[in-house]
Amino acid sequence: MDYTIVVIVIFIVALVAVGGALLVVPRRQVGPAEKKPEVGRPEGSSGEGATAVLEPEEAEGATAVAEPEAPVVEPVPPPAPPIEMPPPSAGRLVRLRARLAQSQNVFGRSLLSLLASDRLDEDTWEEIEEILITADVGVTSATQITEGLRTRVRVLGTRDADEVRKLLRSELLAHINPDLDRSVRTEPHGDRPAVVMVVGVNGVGKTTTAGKLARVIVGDGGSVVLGAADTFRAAAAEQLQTWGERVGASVVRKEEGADPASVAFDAVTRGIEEGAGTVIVDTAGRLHTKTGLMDELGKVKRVVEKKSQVDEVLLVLDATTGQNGLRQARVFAEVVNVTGIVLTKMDGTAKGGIIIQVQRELGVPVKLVGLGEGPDDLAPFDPEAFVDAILETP
Ligand SMILES: Nc1nc2c(ncn2[C@@H]2O[C@H](COP(=O)(O)OP(=O)(O)OP(=O)(O)O)[C@@H](O)[C@H]2O)c(=O)[nH]1
Repeated sequence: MDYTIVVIVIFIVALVAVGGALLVVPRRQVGPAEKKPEVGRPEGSSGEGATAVLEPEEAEGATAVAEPEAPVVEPVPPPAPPIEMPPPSAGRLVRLRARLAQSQNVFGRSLLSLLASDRLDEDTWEEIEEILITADVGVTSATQITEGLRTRVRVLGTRDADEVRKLLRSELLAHINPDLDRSVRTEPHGDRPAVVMVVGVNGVGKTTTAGKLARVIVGDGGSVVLGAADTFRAAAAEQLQTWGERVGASVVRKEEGADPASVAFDAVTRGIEEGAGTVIVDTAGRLHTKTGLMDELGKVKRVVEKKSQVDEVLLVLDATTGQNGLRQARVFAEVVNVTGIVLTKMDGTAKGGIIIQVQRELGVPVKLVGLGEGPDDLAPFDPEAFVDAILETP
């Protein structure tokens, strides 16, 4: 009897054990497979699509419970573009002389051919004056140059082509004034960088000039930080960033509409931290009101001066805009102490005489000229090379 009870108990226990095992094993196999699709699901995939794609994996997952998860592959950032080493600034105008001669030569040639004419009568002198005015020399300077030539031709008593060329050369040169200090002050003061503010109306080539100037300085062995204080147009900061990256210069920028003065301040701070020699600050040049412009540029200057000193305020002018450009230049000169002028797009106009007029009107030297859209088409202005290009015989 006892023996029978023991056998029955053993049988029941065995039955329960076999049944339990059959129920538990399939459940364990499903567990990890349920989790796996979660890891592998591509972000943003729709629920339906994901299920359809991942179903076969689920089945696979069920048999490969112990398989290690695939390692997460970090995206490899694209390699940084190589840093360029621009050519030094010395002799750039000579290198770009052909371009200058091409755009300005018409003006020089017309003057030379008139001066070589058989009869130098009143009409011829008037024509000479007209040509000078058309080349944007300005009425006062045009009259003075004509009178100067007239007197010297009379005194000399000859009109040999070479002599006449020399006379014209010295007359033009005297009006461009080769003795003006045209150096751009970019040397640091101890541990403080030099600060160059670039001002001017939008579209004249201001941002391009800031970028090209950074290349000039780097090409001459210096180091630069660029401040994108033209926060009015987001593309200007983008543009400056590209210029900076090409020569390995840091670019300080903020969101569109940010306070330009705070960008300038941060740029100078960065310049000090990095031990940079020069900080170039590109500013916005909206001319809606003179007071607005004065407030904005004045504030940028004041804020910069908390950290360092402003060494240059370069006014950028588009040489092709003639009298209109000159009017804008006067407004800038009234609101900020301009220390130098950059004439851009000299490759696109025969009116190179603007150099004489703008210097005369503003009493500030032209320090740099833009002669093309290429990155190294900005040159220190050299009066002699300029006049020689005008008078070059093709
Ligand atoms: N041909 C020629 N084009 C130039 C020269 N300098 C600048 N440019 C072009 O002029 C255009 C305007 O230049 P930007 O530098 O964007 O002008 P900006 O004054 O900064 O204008 P904002 O960024 O709107 O303030 C660009 O297409 C430049 O490539 C130059 O010396 N010659």
